[in-house]
Amino acid sequence: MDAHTFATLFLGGVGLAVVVWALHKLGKALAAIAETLAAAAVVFLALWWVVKAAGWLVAQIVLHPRTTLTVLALLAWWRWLGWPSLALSLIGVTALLTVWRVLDLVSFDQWAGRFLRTWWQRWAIYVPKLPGWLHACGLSVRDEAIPVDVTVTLVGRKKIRRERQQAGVRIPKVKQVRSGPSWDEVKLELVPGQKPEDFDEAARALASARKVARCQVRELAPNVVSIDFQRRDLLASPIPCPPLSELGPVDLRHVWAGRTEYGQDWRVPLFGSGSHTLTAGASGAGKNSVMWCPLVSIAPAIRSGVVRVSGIDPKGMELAYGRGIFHRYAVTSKDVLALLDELVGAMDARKRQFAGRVRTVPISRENPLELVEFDEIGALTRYTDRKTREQIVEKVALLTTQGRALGFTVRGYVQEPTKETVPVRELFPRRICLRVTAKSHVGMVLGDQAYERGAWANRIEESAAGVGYVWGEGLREPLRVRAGWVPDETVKALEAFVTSGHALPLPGGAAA
Ligand SMILES: Nc1ncnc2c1ncn2[C@@H]1O[C@H](COP(=O)(O)OP(=O)(O)OP(=O)(O)O)[C@@H](O)[C@H]1O
Repeated sequence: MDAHTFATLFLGGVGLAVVVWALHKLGKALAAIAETLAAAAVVFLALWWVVKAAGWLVAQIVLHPRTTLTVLALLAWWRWLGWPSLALSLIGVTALLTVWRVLDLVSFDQWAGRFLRTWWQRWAIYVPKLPGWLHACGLSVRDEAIPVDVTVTLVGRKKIRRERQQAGVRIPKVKQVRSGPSWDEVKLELVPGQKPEDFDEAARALASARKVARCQVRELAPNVVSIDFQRRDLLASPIPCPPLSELGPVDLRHVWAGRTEYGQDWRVPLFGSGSHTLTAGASGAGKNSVMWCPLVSIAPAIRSGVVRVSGIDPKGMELAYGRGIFHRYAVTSKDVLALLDELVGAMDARKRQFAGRVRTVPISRENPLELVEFDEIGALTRYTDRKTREQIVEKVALLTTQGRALGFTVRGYVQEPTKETVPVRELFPRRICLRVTAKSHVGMVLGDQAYERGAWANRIEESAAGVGYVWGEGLREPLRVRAGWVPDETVKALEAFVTSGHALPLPGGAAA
């Protein structure tokens, strides 16, 4: 090896050593940087998760304070005091609540039961399941982003390819759940693109999804609805009419007529605003209990002469059973016409007496409330000769349009609520729809949209006589009610009571 070759090799070796050393140093520096970055990333990620978890916890505490704080308290108890004491305490509380429930269901439900039920229904049913039901019932809003490619092949056949991209689905949020003894109320916030009417239309499907007989939708705000599910039917058994001996003072504007589906008293006005009432229901639907029950409730006022009842009974059977209760009574169309003529004459006389002196006639023994109970009104307004029919319709129209302030009230009952049967239908401001045979009858009685809003009167079972719906006159949603059941003996007792002779002193609220 000559000197030149040696020098080249030597310099090459030194250069290589320098490169290797430099690379080694660079590698070490890069490894140190990567290590620092990785450590920083881990710390940052951990911090991020901690902040996120803390944020979630704060949000839960703010949104669901009771549930979150209870769970946290239970976890803390478990952690600091151990699980045996926690388990024993829980068993003790459960036993106490059970005893309380058995001893006094009403106070238990008022102070504890409804909160526990609301909590359970919310977390076990509505929060996990309602979004799925809403979606299945078409109550979600999709961001449709499904492009369709159409290619024509050589043989002329179209090939359609759909590429399903992330189609976003927005579902209304559960804002609040309230659980009463028979109904659950679930408040929802609508998503843009929805309207409360969409929920009305889906009410039946939602009832099926929740496996309940009834579901009703109430509009609380333009973008908030309450979907109410009926868990228990409080009207499943007959509601007894209170015995005559237990009747209190009579208020003719709020007369007890039965119960509502919320377990409250159902009261109807027999005098004043909204007193003219038309009740529709198929044969056996319970129209007679709608008639008899308020009469039982105002028995003291009938007996003292503050209320005078006139009975129109084309069948000659139902009202005849309590004939003594009625001051006037008619069966044939001729007698009916005479009865109505007399009433219109009395109304005109009262008008002359009070015109310009008062706006509403004060009800008293001298000027009693004239209450007309018109059974099977269709029998006389449709199935008689034209002349008599027109005269009857005219008299009823006079009484319903002018009678309110003068103390004349008409209550009509009909099986078939068509316009031909009851030409004066619109003159009755208050309508009650008992079981009817066709869905279309519901709208005819209660008005458009009544069925969609939950008045499913065509689906009332035959066994539920006296059950029906009322709507309008201060009611935002159709209300299901059951008239108090008046057995034959009570009708006879009422007759004996009002015809017993001596007039009672005027009850406190009788005179309006
Ligand atoms: N409020 C009620 N609670 C429980 N059962 C009732 C009630 N009302 C009526 N019923 C039962 O339903 C039966 C039929 O009732 P009701 O005679 O009042 O029917 P309706 O509608 O007047 O029929 P129709 O038009 O044929 O006279 C009654 O004999 C009674 O057994």
